[in-house]
Formats: sequence, C-alpha cells, structure tokens
Amino acid sequence: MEREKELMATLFHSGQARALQYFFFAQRAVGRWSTPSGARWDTSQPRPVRKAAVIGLGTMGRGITVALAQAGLSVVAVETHAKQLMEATKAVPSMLKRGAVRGGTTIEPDSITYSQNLQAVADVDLVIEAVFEDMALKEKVFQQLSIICKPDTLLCTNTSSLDVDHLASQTRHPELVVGMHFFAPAHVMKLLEVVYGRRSSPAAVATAMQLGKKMGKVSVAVGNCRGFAGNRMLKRYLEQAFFLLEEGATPELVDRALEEFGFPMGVFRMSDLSGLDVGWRVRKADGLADTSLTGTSARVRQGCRYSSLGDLLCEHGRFGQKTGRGWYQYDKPGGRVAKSDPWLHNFLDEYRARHGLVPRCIDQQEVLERCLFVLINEGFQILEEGIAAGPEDIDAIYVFGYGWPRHRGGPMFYADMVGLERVVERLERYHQAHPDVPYLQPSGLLRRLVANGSPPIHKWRNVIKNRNSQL
Ligand SMILES: CCCCCCCC(=O)CC(=O)SCCNC(=O)CCNC(=O)[C@H](O)C(C)(C)COP(=O)(O)OP(=O)(O)OC[C@H]1O[C@@H](n2cnc3c(N)ncnc32)[C@H](O)[C@@H]1OP(=O)(O)O
Ligand SMILES: NC(=O)C1=CN([C@@H]2O[C@H](COP(=O)(O)OP(=O)(O)OC[C@H]3O[C@@H](n4cnc5c(N)ncnc54)[C@H](O)[C@@H]3O)[C@@H](O)[C@H]2O)C=CC1
Repeated sequence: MEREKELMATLFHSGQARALQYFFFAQRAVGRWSTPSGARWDTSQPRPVRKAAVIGLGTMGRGITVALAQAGLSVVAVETHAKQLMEATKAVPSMLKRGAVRGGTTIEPDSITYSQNLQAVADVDLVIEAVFEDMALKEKVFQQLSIICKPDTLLCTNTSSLDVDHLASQTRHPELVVGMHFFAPAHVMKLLEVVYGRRSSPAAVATAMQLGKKMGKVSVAVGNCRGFAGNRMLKRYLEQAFFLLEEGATPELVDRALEEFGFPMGVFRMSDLSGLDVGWRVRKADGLADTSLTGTSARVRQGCRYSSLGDLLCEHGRFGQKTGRGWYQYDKPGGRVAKSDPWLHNFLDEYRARHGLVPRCIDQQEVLERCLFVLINEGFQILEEGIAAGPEDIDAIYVFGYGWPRHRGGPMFYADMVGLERVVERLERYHQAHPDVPYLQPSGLLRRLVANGSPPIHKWRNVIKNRNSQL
C-alpha cells in the first residue's frame, strides 16, 4: 500500500497520472461537434451497413478487410492485380485466424468474397477505396463506383492526404462521400479519422462513425485538408527527421530518441511499416520529388528548405518493409525486424558530401524538440483552422493512430505540460537557426494562448472560439 502511494505520488509529480486521467476524458469527448449549418451528425440516424466492399488489397486494404469481417460484416474484396489478389487471399485468412486465436472468436469463412472485377460491389451498402495514392486513379474508381453501386451506397476513401471534396465531385451523390482514414496496421491501430467533406451529409458521417465503433475503433471526425489532422502533423515531424539526417543524425539515433520518449516505433521504423512510396506518389504529383535538380536548388522547394532523401530512397526501389529495404534492411520483402543498413549510412555520407553538408553531433533533446514541437505547432494551426474540434481530438488521434505514449497524454496535452511559453521559446530558437523552415515559427493560436496567460488545456476552447469550424 505504502509503495502504491509512493508510486502515485511520483506519477502525480511527473504529470503522468494527470495525463492518464486527461486521456480517459479525451477518449469520451472526441468528435461530437456540429456542422457549420448546425446539422449535427451525432444526432443523425446512421444507416445500417451489413455488406461492405474494399477496393485495393495492399498494405491497408487487407487490414481493413480483416477489421470489417471481425465486426461481423460480409465483405467483397476487390483487387485488380492478380498477384496481389492471390497474396491477399492467403494473407487475410491467416490474419483472421491469428485474431480469432487471440480474441477467442470465430469468423464465418465465407464472409469474404474476392474478386478482380469492380462489378462485384453492385449490391454493397458501403465501399472503402484503398487503391494507390494517385488522384487520377482514385477519380476513375469513384466515377466507376458511382455508376456500379446502388444509389444510396456510401462511398468512402482511405486516402491519407488527398482532397475528399474533389473525389465527391466525381460522383452522382457527393453527400454520400466521406473519408474513412485507417492507420497501419489497419486491423490493429485503434484510430479511424472520419473526414467530413464540404458536401458530406450528417447521416453519412454518422454511418462512418458508427461503423468505426462497430469495428472497435476510436473514431474522430476531422475536416478536409491536405493530410487531414494526423498526417498534416506527421508531415512536419517527418520533414524535421529528414533535416536531422542531413545535419548528421542517423535513422537509428532519431528512432532511439523517439522510442525512449515512449513511441512504439520511431518515425523511420514507422515509415518503413507504412511504405515510403505513399508519400512519394503525392510529392511526385505535386512536382516536389524532382531529384534532377542540382546545386542549392536541389534542397529548396517553393522558397523553403526541402530534403529529397525520401524521394531518393524510393528511386532506389526502397519502399520499406514491403520491399525488404527502406530506412533499414529486413531479411525479406514483408519482413518486420529492422536492422541497421550499411548501404544507408554510405548513402547518407555521400548525400551530405554532395551537398557540402558537414555532419555534427545531434543530441536526444534536439531530436525530440525539433520533431515534436513542430508537430505540436501544426496541431495548433489545425485547431485554429477548425480541422479538429478540440485538443482532445488531436490527442486521441496521436495516441490511437501513431502510438504517441499514453502516459504523456497526447501532443497537445504534452505541450500544456511542458509549458506553452517554453514551446514558443524553443520554436523561435530553432526558427532563428533554420529561417528557411517557416513551420518552425510559432502559430498564431499558440502565441495568443501565451498572450492570454497560457490557460490550461481545458480552457483553450475559450481562446480558439472555433470561428472557422470545418466540422
Ligand atoms: C504525409 C505522410 C504520408 C505517410 C503515409 C501514410 C500514413 C498514414 O496515412 C497514417 C499511418 O498509418 S501512419 C502509421 C501509423 N502506425 C504506427 O504509428 C504504428 C506504430 N507501431 C505500433 O503501434 C506497434 O509497434 C505495432 C502495433 C505495429 C506492433 O506492436 P506490438 O509489437 O506490440 O505488436 P504485436 O502484438 O507483436 O502484433 C500485433 C499485430 O501487429 C502486427 N505487426 C507487428 N509489427 C508489425 C510490423 N512491423 N508491420 C506490420 N504489422 C505488424 C502483428 O503481426 C500483429 O498482427 P497479426 O499478426 O495479424 O495478429
Ligand atoms: N500505407 C499506409 O500506412 C496508409 C495508406 N493509406 C492510404 O491507403 C491507400 C492504399 O495505400 P497502401 O495500402 O499503402 O497501398 P499499396 O500500394 O500497398 O496497395 C494498393 C493496392 O491497390 C491496388 N489497386 C490499384 N488500382 C486498383 C484498382 N483500380 N482496383 C482495385 N485495386 C487496385 C494495387 O494493386 C495494390 O494492391 C492510399 O490511398 C494510401 O494513401 C492510408 C493510411 C495508411
């Protein structure tokens, strides 16, 4: 008993108990906000979903199929690539089997039908599209779905960053289009971001939220923008990690610092799991991934610092776990045990030499501050723009989607614990050192909160006022 008391006192002292208590509250508070028109999805009647389809059976589609089948739905799984389809028909049942052994459940073996033909989705209630992150391809798939499916079928996209409104505009019923953004591995990670498009109906959002719940996910409604809430913050985090490599760090050093902070995987191991090609496709489409540039322009895009390290790795066919090589090496394609790769270290040395970069020693504090404070800063920007309803939503997204250590409450709670003045002071210092990285400048909301005496997290809403809510 004494020991327990002592432990509680230590936890309270370090803020960990406050974090866990906050986290319990945040979990119940997420995603319950009204639309700008006043129509509330959370009072709308969700539609019944008994039969669903998944389009694309790669990294994500397989996990989504498993999660739907585990929730008791009948699933039509469509994949156009014969080899991928064959692999999926083996992988999905074995994932289900392992899940059943763990959970003591049974899944009807005929609850999933596989097809190479999109026509197979004609009678489903809801579709989740998970094809390559390529807008032209997704446009085509949505146009086809809009013709093939029943007129009241909900059309959802698992895109990690593309414009949900644009995809909706390709269909006959844009009010039935929402984002259902899962996190890798999709049958394991608890988060579902439900992207509320400009024309999504409250009933469509309510249906996606309800289905998420049925799948055992924590569903968070977010607005539509590049990367939504989670990946928009991840982009800044990843960028800093790339810059740290340019300046002398290694993936191992960065990941070690993040894992000691409490993440299950550092950002490089996590990228290898997700697949480096996902972001590369988007950067190529945006005209950013141009590795033919030389001299100073090679490391600048649109007037800001840019690192092409991720693009170069993809050009070498290193897509992460799926190809057996990425920021680390694996024993085979699909392998999971990340090992240091001498090739990668040579590649980094050559890259620095080519660009005249002199490596320096980088400590754990700098890794954490640069990676996490820039991510937090973007979180404030997201709150200001009304993309997420409140700081608890962002914290739930990070804990359930990216493995942010629960005992640290989530990024926004962590900022509150560290002290907003300190976050501003560190961001300003790093921005002075790296003036070509504009996202290191403290966001307007963060500065306003400090100017308002740094109120505790549960009072931030008074300063945010959600004037721009996208929800
Ligand atoms: C703008 C930028 C664009 C970026 C690209 C798009 C990205 C997105 O849109 C959003 C994302 O998904 S980002 C990725 C988010 N995911 C994470 O951060 C995962 C962090 N890692 C974890 O939580 C645990 O290590 C994890 C749960 C993975 C494993 O934990 P444990 O070691 O405790 O797990 P186990 O109990 O051994 O296994 C549980 C299930 O997980 C499977 N698994 C384990 N390691 C894996 C790995 N390395 N890769 C794939 N699956 C893995 C494991 O097989 C088991 O599942 P089943 O075998 O089916 O039972
Ligand atoms: N990898 C990740 O961590 C995450 C990815 N996403 C998103 O999920 C989507 C899929 O990503 P991944 O699974 O990583 O890609 P992937 O490359 O592993 O799989 C995509 C699959 O779609 C198939 N496909 C392509 N065109 C098709 C069509 N017309 N019909 C049916 N199947 C088709 C491909 O053959 C491939 O098997 C992307 O939009 C991505 O942004 C979202 C969350 C996390």
